[in-house]
Amino acid sequence: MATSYSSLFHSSLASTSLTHKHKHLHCNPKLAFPRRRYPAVVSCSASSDHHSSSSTAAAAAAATKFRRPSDENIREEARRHRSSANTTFSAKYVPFNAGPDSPEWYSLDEIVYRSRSGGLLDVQHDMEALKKFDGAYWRDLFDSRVGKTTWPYGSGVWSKKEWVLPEIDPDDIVSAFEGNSNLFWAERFGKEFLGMSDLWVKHCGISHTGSFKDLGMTVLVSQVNRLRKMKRPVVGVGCASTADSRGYSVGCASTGDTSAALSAYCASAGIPSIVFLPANKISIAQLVQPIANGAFVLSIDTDFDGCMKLIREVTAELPIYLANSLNSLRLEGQKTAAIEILQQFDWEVPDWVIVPGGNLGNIYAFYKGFKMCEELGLVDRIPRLVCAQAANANPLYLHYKSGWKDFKPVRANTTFASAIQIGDPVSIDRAVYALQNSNGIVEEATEEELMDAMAQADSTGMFICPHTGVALTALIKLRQSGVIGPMDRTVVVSTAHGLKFTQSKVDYHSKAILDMACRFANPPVEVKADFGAVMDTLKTYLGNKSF
Ligand SMILES: Cc1ncc(COP(=O)(O)O)c(C=O)c1O
Ligand SMILES: N[C@@H](CCOP(=O)(O)O)C(=O)O
Repeated sequence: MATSYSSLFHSSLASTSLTHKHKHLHCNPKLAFPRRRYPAVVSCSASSDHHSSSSTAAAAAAATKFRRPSDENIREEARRHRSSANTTFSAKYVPFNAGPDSPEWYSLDEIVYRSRSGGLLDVQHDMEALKKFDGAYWRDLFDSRVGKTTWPYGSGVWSKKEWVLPEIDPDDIVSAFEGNSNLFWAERFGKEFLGMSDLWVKHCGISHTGSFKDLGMTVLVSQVNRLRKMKRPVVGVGCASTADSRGYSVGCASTGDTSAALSAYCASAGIPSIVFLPANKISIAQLVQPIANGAFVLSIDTDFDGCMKLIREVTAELPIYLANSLNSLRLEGQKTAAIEILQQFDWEVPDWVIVPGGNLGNIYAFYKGFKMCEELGLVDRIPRLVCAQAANANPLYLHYKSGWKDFKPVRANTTFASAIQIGDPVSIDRAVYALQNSNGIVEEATEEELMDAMAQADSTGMFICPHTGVALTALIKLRQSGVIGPMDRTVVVSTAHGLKFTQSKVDYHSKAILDMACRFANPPVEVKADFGAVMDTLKTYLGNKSF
């Protein structure tokens, strides 16, 4: 189960003081830059762009080598190349799923997490402005930015800046060049366990803080950085207090990954962060991340849903900016993982994308990323989405099985997939929308199923987290029932790095889990430091093995 850190760590946690000391611009893009050529913002994307006038290959090579003066950093270089074309596009908050006639909207520079009716918000882009450029233009633009260090496009998120936060000044962006995560061809796993040849794992967890949360957090913390520079006071929904812009911090409730990302990005920008963690319900690796990054860490004797309730109450009273995915800014970054998948397939659309779900922001983020690509002509359809939940924390699954009748939160039980131990997901409406509009499916995984799937995947060269085990279980079930075919191109989204969850692997491989057969356990063999003993052991092993 999720590591009980009380014995290992809680004593030091207790004894140590962890207190760390709209406008919407519309301009004619033809005036800004000619069609089919990169806009000025793009000209920052590749060093060769700056030197296209070089007449010889040698000059071009030299120019590439010295693309900026030695006393200039990449931010300054970006500033030198910047133009007003940055403001061609715009975005605003609108009530989630509001019709086109809804008059309610907010500037992204306002601090607002909920609509007037108390519903969720969404970031709505000026699609008409984006549509002035065709799909081929956007595909080429995004492709041109991959693998560069040009600020801020070296990031997989900010390489899609026009679709994310179009109006933010690159100077305000806080980025670890996140995204561009590898899409792993799961050749052996697909072939041996599922008879599939086109199975892929999108490793969003191979990232700065080890989870997909980095994709959203770079956007949220960048916007906070901008607001602080603008000296915008934080006035939360229902918040009585205002504060000097320099005086507020950013906070979240977390099952361990949001807190890690928040604290890292805040630390990088020098912004104070506060994290509410459910005591003894996250892994040690996750716990130590915000501690190391200097966040103010509250270990609270409740579960994630309890922490979420508390942070919502607290952010309504204190000048603390809410960093959970209730804040729709986060999803703008997370949606770029969907765009990346299409990009990695050369803009061919996979048949299925399977995403583990907890607070349920990410499944909507994927939907939104795919949908924008369809609407803007980069692709002609979207994949079918599957949301996978742990059976011990399965409110969405129950809702789906009831035919989307009344949604009822559940009390989430302990699960090895501790980051999705959530019973009352804030983004339930977003998830239902995403699934209904993508011909989607919800599946669940028991503890034994998810741990076996994780062990099987690891045995084929991956090192995944239990949440990815949940997603793989959904795939196994849908293959077995024939819903997913052997030739279907399928992407399983891996949401966190396996190294954050080593205790669950240790428990599994030492067969130390009550009522679990641990069928794929591979425990180490203890051998005396003696040549004969080692030889005997190896001969037995080699004799039993069919390679
Ligand atoms: C590792 C991991 N996987 C999956 C999820 C689920 O994402 P979401 O809450 O957006 O559904 C989370 C967080 O909730 C997570 O930390
Ligand atoms: N798994 C999450 C839970 C909170 O989700 P969020 O996307 O709403 O921040 C975590 O790591 O905390």
